[in-house]
Amino acid sequence: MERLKSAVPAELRRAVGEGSAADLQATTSRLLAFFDSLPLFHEVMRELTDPELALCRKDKERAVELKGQGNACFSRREFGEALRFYSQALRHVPINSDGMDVNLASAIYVNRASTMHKLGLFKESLRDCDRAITISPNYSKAWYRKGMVKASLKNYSSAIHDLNSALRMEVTSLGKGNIERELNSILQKHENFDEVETSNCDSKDADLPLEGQPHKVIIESVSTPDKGRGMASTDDIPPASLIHVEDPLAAIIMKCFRETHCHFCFSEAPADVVFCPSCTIPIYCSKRCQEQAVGDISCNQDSHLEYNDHAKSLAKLSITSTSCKSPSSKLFAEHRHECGGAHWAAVLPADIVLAGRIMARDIEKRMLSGKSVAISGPNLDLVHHYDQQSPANKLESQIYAIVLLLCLQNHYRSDLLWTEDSLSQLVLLIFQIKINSIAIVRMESIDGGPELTVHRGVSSGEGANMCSLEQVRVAQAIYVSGSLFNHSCRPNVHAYFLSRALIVRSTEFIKSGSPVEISYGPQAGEMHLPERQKSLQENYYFSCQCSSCSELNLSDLVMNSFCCPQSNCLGAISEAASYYMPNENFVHVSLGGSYVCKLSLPDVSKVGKDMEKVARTLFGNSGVSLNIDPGCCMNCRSQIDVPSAVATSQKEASKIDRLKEITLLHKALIPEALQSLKQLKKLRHPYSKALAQAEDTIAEAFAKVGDQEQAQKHCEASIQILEKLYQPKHIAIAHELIKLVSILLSMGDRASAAAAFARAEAIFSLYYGSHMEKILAYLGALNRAVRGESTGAC
Ligand SMILES: C[S@@+](CC[C@H](N)C(=O)[O-])C[C@H]1O[C@@H](n2cnc3c(N)ncnc32)[C@H](O)[C@@H]1O
Repeated sequence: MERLKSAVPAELRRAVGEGSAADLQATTSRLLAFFDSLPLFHEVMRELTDPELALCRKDKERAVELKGQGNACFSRREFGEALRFYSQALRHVPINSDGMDVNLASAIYVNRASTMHKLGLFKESLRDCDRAITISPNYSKAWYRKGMVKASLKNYSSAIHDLNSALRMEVTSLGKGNIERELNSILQKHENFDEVETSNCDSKDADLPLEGQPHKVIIESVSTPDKGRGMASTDDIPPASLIHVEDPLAAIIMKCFRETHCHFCFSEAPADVVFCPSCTIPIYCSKRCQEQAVGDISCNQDSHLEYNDHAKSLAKLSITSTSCKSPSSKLFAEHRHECGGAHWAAVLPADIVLAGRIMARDIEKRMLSGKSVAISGPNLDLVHHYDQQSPANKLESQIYAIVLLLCLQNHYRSDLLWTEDSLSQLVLLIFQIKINSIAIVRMESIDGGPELTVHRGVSSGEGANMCSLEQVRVAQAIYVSGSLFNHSCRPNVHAYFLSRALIVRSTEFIKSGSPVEISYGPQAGEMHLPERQKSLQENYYFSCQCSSCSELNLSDLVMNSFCCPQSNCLGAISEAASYYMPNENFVHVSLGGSYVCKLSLPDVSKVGKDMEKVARTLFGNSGVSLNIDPGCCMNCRSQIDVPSAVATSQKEASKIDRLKEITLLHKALIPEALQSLKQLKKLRHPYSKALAQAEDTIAEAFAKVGDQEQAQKHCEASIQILEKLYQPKHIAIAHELIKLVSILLSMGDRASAAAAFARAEAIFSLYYGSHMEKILAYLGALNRAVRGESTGAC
């Protein structure tokens, strides 16, 4: 794409960069005419759409080679490697009407099933046996392996049934002899042991109902004075109420998770991952996800038009090809138009492919309804902020729109007409996606903490990891109604995801008629005001008008601040921001000389007890005007040397950060880090984020080296600071409490662990309601551990 960008002449580049949304039709037409005359452009399009050049085609020879490598690893008992090779073989094996390939596919499934059997992955192994049987119902080895896995699960009667099926289908006498021997041994075990029922191993492939739909509509779209449209409550909403559930219009996996997560439901891929039947790119966790993403595969197998066949006249942008590649089912399969030969979808950026999915959905809807009018692009009526984009962004998006439109034409060979307006609509769609798409996140353990802690039990000498979770952005999606939620840095609802569905739940009481606002990322207590404003401006092109950015927020004053050198003074000292109060009602804030915003004063009686003390130092003393510069105490006006305080605090914090990589061998680093913490406490305000992070890092290091008492002390110190920066029931505090639970469990202090767990659980249930254990899968095991029950293998 860089090659295309640099080929655009300066004058055209300027016209595109300086043009507004109203000029789009003119600038995209000029760009299109220029590319039509550019051989490089035709070369790029051919690379993206010519099946002969596609890197993602199925390849039987490669599948056979990978199967051979898998077999070699299996015979050397390198089962992990064998599993990897068999999966790669399945990725490349073509599944079509050629009987050989069907046999090859089922043989690889059985080999992978045997490998997973060896690795103790019984459910996964059974699923692969079933897949082999679906393809080749009379495949003796598949029935044999299924029976053997069931025997390992002590489900003997079912194992006997499967082995008898294998025996009937086996044609060689050697094979028959083998099966008979196993059958006899299982018959004996069946007589001597109790039967264990095998649970439904295909549950991954079964329907997952979404429970807890909201009973009645309690929010509506309204017009707001300063944020455009937004959502507001139509009724009083109690805390933890489910207020919105929505499936995406389109969704796409982030590139870095393509190999580890299902491309349809975005959950972590199991060992028995399945692949797209037509290309080698996507992976799916189950047949069900595969079928929903790819649809009826028979329509993917057709050959594609040569790029030259319909690229003759780009400037006209209309095609009159004879055969229309119409979708076969009413259900839109979002990957179907992307595979079967060309590899453009694997190469273009995720948000451009997402735009392609939305366009394809619209095209297929029109095809199914038999309309043969010009495609105008889906009118999503979402904000796009095109005019605020940089010239480079405008040019890039116009080039991508042209490329994407031609890739879609290449697939559909539709006799529907495209007009020039389609292109400008597509450019706007690309920016609507940038502003309105929501990142689908998953909570993932970064250290295997929960299992480690639970299974290690109370042995403190050994050391244990704290349960640390992080939010991972696995996919990007467009939700049509979800796009109407505005942002607040102190949101009153929480958005999360079950599979692909967006769920929104209230986290506090919301009075009828109040705005209902989610967080787009930056939150008060986590980032201070200028950072939040910068992030929202850069990513969403707006200056935040939420209540936390319109009113002086106490956590903003203290989170990055230094402490007053006078003992007993709780006044904060800002590093860079100046606060200027011209009258009693407003504070103006500037940062490094540039103006940030005007804030109203908070209601001091409504802030937390500790924060109230800080607030009183600022607003409680009558006659004190709040004209404060960096380095000056907001209470008593004592001064500090800011550059030296910043340098020292950074130096000490980086010494503490070294503990993040700590192992038992580096135990000696801890005393030095404690010295640094001491220094940091002399410099930083007691409620600063830097101190909370330092305490947390030290707690984690103590937990790792097995000193759980010290770990507990520092973890509690970190929580105490966070409780001042966030609201007391903020989810960040629940995550910290879970770390504390794991430390207390390692110390064998189940009573305190249970108390901390109950506090965390109360917060999590506010955020996730009945979905809590589904989202935070480890909570169940941790709960059993604090109650002293056996955790069992999950
Ligand atoms: C996902 S849309 C939300 C719906 C949008 N207000 C509309 O009218 O369609 C995001 C856009 O809404 C506006 N917006 C959302 N939250 C805002 C806030 N806190 N302050 C100012 N504008 C906001 C901005 O224009 C932002 O780019």
